[in-house]
Amino acid sequence: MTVDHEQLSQLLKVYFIMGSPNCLQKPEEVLKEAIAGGITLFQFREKGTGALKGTEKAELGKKLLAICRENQIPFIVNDDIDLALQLDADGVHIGQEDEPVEIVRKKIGNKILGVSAHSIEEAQAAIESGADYLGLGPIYPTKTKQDTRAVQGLSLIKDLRENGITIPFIGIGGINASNARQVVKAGADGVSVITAISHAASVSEAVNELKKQVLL
Ligand SMILES: Cc1ncc(COP(=O)(O)OP(=O)(O)O)c(N)n1
Ligand SMILES: Cc1nc(C(=O)O)sc1CCOP(=O)(O)O
Ligand SMILES: [Mg+2]
Repeated sequence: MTVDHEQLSQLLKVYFIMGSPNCLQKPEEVLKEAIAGGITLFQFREKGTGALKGTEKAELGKKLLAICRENQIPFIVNDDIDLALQLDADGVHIGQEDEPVEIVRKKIGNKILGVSAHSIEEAQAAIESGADYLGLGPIYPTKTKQDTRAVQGLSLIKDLRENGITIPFIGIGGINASNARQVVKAGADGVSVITAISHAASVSEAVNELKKQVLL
């Protein structure tokens, strides 16, 4: 899947990330409701306490991919490059502790490649090595991921734009409908969200509310 900056910027508006440990109901149902609410991109992140492994993980990925395909929502796999290739996903997301960006780029060809960055230096290195978009976080405190870097607030987002970085990027970590607008106003193309969507009483309404906030 080849996408230019403008298409990617649109795909990143409401980027839902989820795996079975994040769900209060069946992941397939959560994803369907999130799509009905208007998510623009989905990442399968099967990680954390109770996460599925091996064949069970691949089977769930296959089901979630099928739902995304039926609804024309691009499907990104977190960390697991082999699974992304096996499923023929639309892209992968990797962090600073995962495989090096150049190697992943060679493995996945022109699939979408997202890379986490926590400083201007990491952002520039990721771009030079072939990233299509960046994930910046944690913007706010989060309980979903234990091993995050320090909370960034909006400063990194502003710094990147002020330093001429034009690649699309999202903010991640503790983002919900009450703070999403300021993330986009600071310069992010969109927001990546786990809990504020997956734990919502109404998943589709939560997405809808986020979407209103990010479409300035
Ligand atoms: C869109 C997006 N941004 C950041 C991350 C975090 O990636 P990483 O730092 O590799 O941490 P894990 O998610 O692998 O625990 C992400 N997954 N997606
Ligand atoms: C997966 C992830 N990565 C982060 C980072 O800072 O890179 S924060 C995070 C968890 C985001 O979950 P929630 O929306 O529930 O706060
Ligand atoms: Mg990772």
